[in-house]
Parts: sequence; structure tokens; C-alpha cells
Amino acid sequence: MCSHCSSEKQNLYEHVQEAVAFLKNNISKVPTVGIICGSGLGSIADTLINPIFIRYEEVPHFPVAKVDGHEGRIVVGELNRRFAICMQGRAHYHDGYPLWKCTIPVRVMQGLGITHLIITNAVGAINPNYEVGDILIVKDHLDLMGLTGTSPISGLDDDRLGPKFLTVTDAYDKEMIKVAKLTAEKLGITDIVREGALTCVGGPCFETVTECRMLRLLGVDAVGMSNVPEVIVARHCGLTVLSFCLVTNMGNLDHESCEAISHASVIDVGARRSEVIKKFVEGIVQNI
Ligand SMILES: O=P(O)(O)O[C@H]1O[C@H](CO)[C@@H](O)[C@H]1O
Ligand code: HPA
Repeated sequence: MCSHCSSEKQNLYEHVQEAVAFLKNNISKVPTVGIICGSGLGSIADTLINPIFIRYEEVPHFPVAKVDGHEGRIVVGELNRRFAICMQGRAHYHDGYPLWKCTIPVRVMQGLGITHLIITNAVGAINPNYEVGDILIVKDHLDLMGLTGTSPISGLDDDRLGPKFLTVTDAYDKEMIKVAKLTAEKLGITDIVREGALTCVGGPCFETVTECRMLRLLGVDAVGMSNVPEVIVARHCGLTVLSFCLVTNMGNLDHESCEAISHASVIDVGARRSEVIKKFVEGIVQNI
């Protein structure tokens, strides 16, 4: 790690407080719900009434989103009689940020007052029974990055940020999952809603056939390049979490039928599902 990054990491708590103080000066009310929008899912923020926009570049110590389809701004506003804060886009590990930095927005939202966080992302399906356009409610994860030594909470050594060791077997809140499933029933979309296990890889390469086959053997249903580190940090700072993914492509499990995956098609699937996803999030927020 460069000396600049390590001093930034050592001062993470103070930097989060600075970002929180900046945002408190720009936001009139305390948000209670946070939402992180994945690739192509930024339209979730359109559901906020009387929105205020703040670009990530303006917020001290915030990591800046670098990927197309990630607007890179905070949107705050009313959502179903709640005051919500939405991250319209995120920074990724493959953008060149360490995971403790990618996840600063989670800590900042917690510092502002949210209790519940909805984390979304785009994923490739590893479960061959899934289809493009499905919504996957995450009930567990395989933290491949953490298992191999890259956790967003390693080496923080600061009790103010959270405990050194963390249990994440209960990370995916059962009540929130129940609310999400009930919302799917009310919307009549249970045929496209799945429940399963997610893994996060470093990217930015989409997985090869051999990698997808390995992930299938390891028992995961979908693979993405985000979400899991944010869930870990959200639990590290005591938030109640719901995580769901949009299946934007099938993982390639077979050399013969192997198809190229592009970021443009990932965004396109998000756009095509945007009305359903917006109603899904609105319904969930109404019932938490
Ligand atoms: O995880 P989100 O932000 O949805 O973005 C996903 O989309 C991109 C690939 O198309 C990758 O950045 C992957 O992580
Ligand atoms: O197939 C994928 N793999 C990893 N991340 C992704 N994000 C969208 N699709 C994918």
C-alpha cells in the first residue's frame, strides 16, 4: 500500500466524520433508509421526491465512481414517507480503490442516521436455472476476496469503526427478506424473484468458463464485482441489510455455448428492468 493510502486508512474514522459533517450541512433531514444502486440501476433514485443532488467529488474523502452507468452522485429525498439517501453509482475494487475506501459511503450513510440499507448490483448467473432479468434476493455470500485476504475490514484496528472480528452468518436480515418477498407477491413478480448465494470477485474481467464452473462447484448462484464488501461493512457498523441483484447475463458454464458479455448489455438489461426494480424498492421501503 502507498504511504498516502495507509495514512488515509489510519484516519478512516475521522474522514468518515468529515464527510458526514459536510453532508449534514447540505441535507435538511436525517435519512433513515439508504440505497446503493448498481450498474444500470441508477433509476431507483428517480423514485425520490423533492430530490437534492450532491456529486461524489464534492464530498470529502468519498471514492468517485468511474464506470459508465454510475452517475456518481448522492440523491436524498422522500420515499414513501421516509427520508432516504441513495448512492447513484459506486466505486469498485477494479476502479483501483481498496475495499475499505470503496465502502466509505456505507459508513457515511450510517453516520448520517440510516438504520436500513438496501444494496443492489448487476450480476452474472451461475445457477443455470436463473434467467436474464431475474431479481436475486441474497441470503448468503461466498466472500472470495475476504477468504483470500482482501476484506474491507482487515487492518482497520479502530473500535470506533466496528469490531476486529465479525459474524456475518446473520448478515442478510430475515425480516427484510420477508418484506422483499411479500413485495414481490404484491407486485405479481414472484416468477422472476429468486433467493440464493452471491459471490464477489475483483474483476474487471468477466469470468471464464472454468471460473464459472469453479463458482458453481463452490455453491454460489451468482457472481458480481461488488455488493458483498458493502454488506460486510454495513454489518460492521451495525446496519440492517437487504441485498438484491439483477441478473444481467448468464455466466458461461459451457465452451460450446459461450457468449461474450459486455458492460453495455449489463446496463441495457438494467434499463429494461428499471420500472419493476423501482416498484420493488418502493414497496420494500414502504414496509420496513
Ligand atoms: O456491481 P455493479 O456496480 O452493479 O457493476 C457491475 O457491472 C460492471 C460490469 O458490467 C462491474 O462493475 C460489475 O461490478
Ligand atoms: O457476469 C458477471 N460477472 C461479474 N460481474 C458482473 N456484473 C454483471 N455481470 C457480471
